[in-house]
Amino acid sequence: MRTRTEAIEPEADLDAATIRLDGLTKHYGDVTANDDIRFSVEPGEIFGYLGPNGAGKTTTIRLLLGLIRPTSGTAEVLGADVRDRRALTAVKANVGYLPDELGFEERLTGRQALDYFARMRGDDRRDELLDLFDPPLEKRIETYSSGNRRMLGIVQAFMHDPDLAILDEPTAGLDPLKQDRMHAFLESERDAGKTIFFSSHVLSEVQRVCDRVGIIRAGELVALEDIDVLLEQGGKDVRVQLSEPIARERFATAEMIDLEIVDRTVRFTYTGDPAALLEHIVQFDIDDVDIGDPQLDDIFKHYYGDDATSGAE
Ligand SMILES: Nc1ncnc2c1ncn2[C@@H]1O[C@H](COP(=O)(O)OP(=O)(O)OP(=O)(O)O)[C@@H](O)[C@H]1O
Repeated sequence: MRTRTEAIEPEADLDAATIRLDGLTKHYGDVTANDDIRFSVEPGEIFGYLGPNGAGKTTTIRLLLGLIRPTSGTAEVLGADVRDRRALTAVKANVGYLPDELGFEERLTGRQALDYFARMRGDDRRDELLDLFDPPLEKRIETYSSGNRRMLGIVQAFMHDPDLAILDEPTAGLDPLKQDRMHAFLESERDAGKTIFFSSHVLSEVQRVCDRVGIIRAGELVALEDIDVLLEQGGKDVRVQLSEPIARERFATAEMIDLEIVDRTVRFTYTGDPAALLEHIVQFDIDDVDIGDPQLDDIFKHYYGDDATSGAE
């Protein structure tokens, strides 16, 4: 059911960001859940919003959907100011939303719930989605497992074929096969020109599917980068196998982080000039060298320090 959306699109600025956060701030009493957050999500990208539990991800998403009001600052979604209820309601016909807690009417069957959403927004892609994600449609939602709830939520979020999907921890509760299926689905949506904003505390999925990532900690945006750049800035993971054991003082340089020496094996993250690293290494009697990209969770630790464990799954 695209009629309402089509009525809006001619007025939309095609160059505009799909989502723009402009000093978005939300206080809950003494807690600053979102603190002056600013960034944009561009059309046709998968943007990962990453942070450990309680960092403020759900708060941002609820602000974007107009479910709560900002304390100060604002955001735009598909050109509508989130403080403008009428404008936001109009564009939401073209937004898919997967909440962290799915507020389905528990006594309905899955099919009845989808019928309800179909009457409001359309369901052109229902069958295609049910081939990928297959909750037991004839059962009451109150009997669903968390994975089945999430699958019903995914079908609901995408079946009206929105241009923008805002997803709160979309793979939580899904088994590994369905998680892979969801990642592939998100990539195919992006390739078809759709925009995806999703929150996660699972680093590996953000690394796998996102084009850009925003990292939030205690309500503040602490990083905003292309995934590739973030991985590059994280230095290189280096493992050197020496022909005999070596003293740490002889091998270490200032550019080596988290240096570990176990017997003849030396491991570290290298943040300096690669030529200098090679020059340094060849001074020693080497059996093997392995230089690779760091994992996002190592980079994440740089932002979170000891808190990283709560987000590093
Ligand atoms: N309605 C509320 N009233 C009071 N405090 C709240 C409320 N909602 C969230 N908070 C607080 O705001 C902070 C951010 O919470 P939020 O749910 O946005 O984090 P999150 O990153 O989504 O975490 P999770 O991954 O656990 O869902 C937390 O300290 C939380 O306790």
